[in-house]
Amino acid sequence: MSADPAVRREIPDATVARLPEYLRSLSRLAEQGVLSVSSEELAAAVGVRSAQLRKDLSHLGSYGVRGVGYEVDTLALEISRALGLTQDWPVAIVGMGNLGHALASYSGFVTKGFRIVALFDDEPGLRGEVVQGVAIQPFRELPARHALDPISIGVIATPAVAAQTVCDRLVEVGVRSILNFAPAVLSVPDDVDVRRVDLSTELQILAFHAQQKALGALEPVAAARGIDGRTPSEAVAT
Ligand SMILES: NC(=O)c1ccc[n+]([C@@H]2O[C@H](COP(=O)([O-])OP(=O)(O)OC[C@H]3O[C@@H](n4cnc5c(N)ncnc54)[C@H](O)[C@@H]3O)[C@@H](O)[C@H]2O)c1
Repeated sequence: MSADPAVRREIPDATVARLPEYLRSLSRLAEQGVLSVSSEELAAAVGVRSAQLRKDLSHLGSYGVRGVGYEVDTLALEISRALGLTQDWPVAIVGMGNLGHALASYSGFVTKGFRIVALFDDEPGLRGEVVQGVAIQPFRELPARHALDPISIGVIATPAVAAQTVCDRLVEVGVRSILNFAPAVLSVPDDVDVRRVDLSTELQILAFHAQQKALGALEPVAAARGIDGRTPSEAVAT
């Protein structure tokens, strides 16, 4: 059931998006001392169908053992390898305002293989401030900082107006993966990956589902109303 880490695999984006969920559940099981897990149990923990889970894991070359399921540690390692988490990813954050500070202060990234190595902000008042052991530098220091310890992932947490310029500078020095929090659509060369995080979009999607649920709850009443808009009991009462 083991996968060759050296093989470059074509994994569908939807599967890649579910792999961190599988990994999170496997880490929880490992913490509880669980050694093996069936596809049904793991699927239930993540909230997907077991057929979906088996199909996702088959993309990693991981098929489990009939009657035993998957070894928790082995599967966690395979997923970590597929996601590139068995290597260290140096991260730089540009824009050390409210969001930048919150991201830089979060210690959980390190355990997942993301090491924050550089913090940049052009505000003179922030220069030299140390967050989790890393000093904030002016953004013009990027090329020198990158030459010293190459940055793999650039996180943009500046206002939208500055985002494209910041992105261009990151790309110029050779950063090929960008996580953009600014509400701006960035244009990048084909070999650069940009992921945009937008809490407003997520909230809007939640609002849509909440509204759908509320409308669904009203439907039986609406359906029971006649063309005069009254329910049968209201009609009888008059
Ligand atoms: N994606 C989300 O869900 C989400 C949530 C909150 C905020 N945001 C966005 O994240 C960004 C930051 O939000 P915030 O509340 O931390 O803002 P903020 O104003 O507190 O911080 C922005 C920081 O960027 C710095 N900055 C501006 N231009 C710069 C440049 N060219 N180079 C280096 N540093 C520069 C500023 O000095 C400031 O410290 C905004 O674009 C905001 O809209 C996104």
